[in-house]
Amino acid sequence: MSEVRLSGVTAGHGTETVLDDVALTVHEGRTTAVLGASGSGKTTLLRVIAGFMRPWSGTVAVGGRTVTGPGVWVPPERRGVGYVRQDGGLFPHLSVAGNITFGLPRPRRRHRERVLELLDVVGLPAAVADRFPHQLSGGQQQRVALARALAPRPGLVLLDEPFSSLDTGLRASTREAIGRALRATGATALLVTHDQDEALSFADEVAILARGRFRQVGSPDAVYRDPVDVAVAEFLGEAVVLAGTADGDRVTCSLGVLPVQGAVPGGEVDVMVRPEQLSLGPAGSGRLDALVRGVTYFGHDAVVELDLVDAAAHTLRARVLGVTLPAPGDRVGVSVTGPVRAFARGGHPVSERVAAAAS
Ligand SMILES: Nc1ncnc2c1ncn2[C@@H]1O[C@H](COP(=O)(O)OP(=O)(O)OP(=O)(O)O)[C@@H](O)[C@H]1O
Repeated sequence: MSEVRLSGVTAGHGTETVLDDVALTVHEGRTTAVLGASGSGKTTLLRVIAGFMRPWSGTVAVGGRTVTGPGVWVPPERRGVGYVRQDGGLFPHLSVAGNITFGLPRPRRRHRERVLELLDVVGLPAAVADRFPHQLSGGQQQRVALARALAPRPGLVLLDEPFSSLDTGLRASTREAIGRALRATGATALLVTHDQDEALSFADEVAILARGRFRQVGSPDAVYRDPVDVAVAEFLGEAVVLAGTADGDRVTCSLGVLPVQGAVPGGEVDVMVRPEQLSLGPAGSGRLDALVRGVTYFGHDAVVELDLVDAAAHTLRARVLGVTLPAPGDRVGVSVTGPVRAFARGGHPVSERVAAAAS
């Protein structure tokens, strides 16, 4: 089980810089999800760690050993790193057993027990060992791809959007099976994805990659609840952003005077509220009233679009349980649960500005 540590990694293609002085540590046995938009450099990052690509500068250490650095280059096959590609990348002409043992030294390729053990780890029955990839579902293929990556007992597993080609149901079950398998083997894992739900639900830590840099690294809860700026907040999920004025530990915005998380100096701020922080009740029961513009139903929950009454043209989105829902045109009371987050207008979060000013 290997810690992976990147420092000062700059890499790109041609003249395009894709990773700009990047640092990241994934601790032994932990899982980090790198979340970034398409083209943000997620695959480039994995290729640098795996040794499929040389960075322009910086160091990569796996399990405390520098594998890329000034004057150091360890080839991919000697890094102890497993790689699961987006499409699984199984060899179509080999059976499942043949695929799983492909990367093992020749004498160990016949070890049926290891194949069965790995199939069990990834939650597949022994009966699939002699099937060919085309006889498996997409989710089963991804599990075999993970079994193949785990076969040489790597200390680190890199997963490049392994669930993106699967449909919703299969995606969730495959994600759970793969998460269980990784925990069972204790491997350190780095998953890249552009799917917020996947990153937040799968990993111990989430690292947000944008414009060549990690904008924030932290636990799923920390990055979702306490994003460093509005851009990160909006990237991680829906956010209602309102203009406001901060004073002490409160902000005043169209939702009224609200408690804010962190120390806040006076001044103009952007106030961020997650849609699930807004709850609805009968008119007059909440902080203020709103008219329902529309309802988008998702089964387990629903998004209700609201126009605030008596506030300068504000449309809000509330995420509420899908059990009893208002109808378009209804007048409802809106309440806000928990503290909101405030960011200096167009810049860093207000609490950081205070910390910087105090230091
Ligand atoms: N072999 C290559 N040659 C030239 N440019 C490349 C090459 N591979 C990637 N790029 C460019 O590098 C940038 C980062 O690509 P990368 O594949 O790392 O992003 P990504 O975040 O994995 O994207 P996606 O989510 O779409 O897979 C993109 O602008 C891409 O066009």
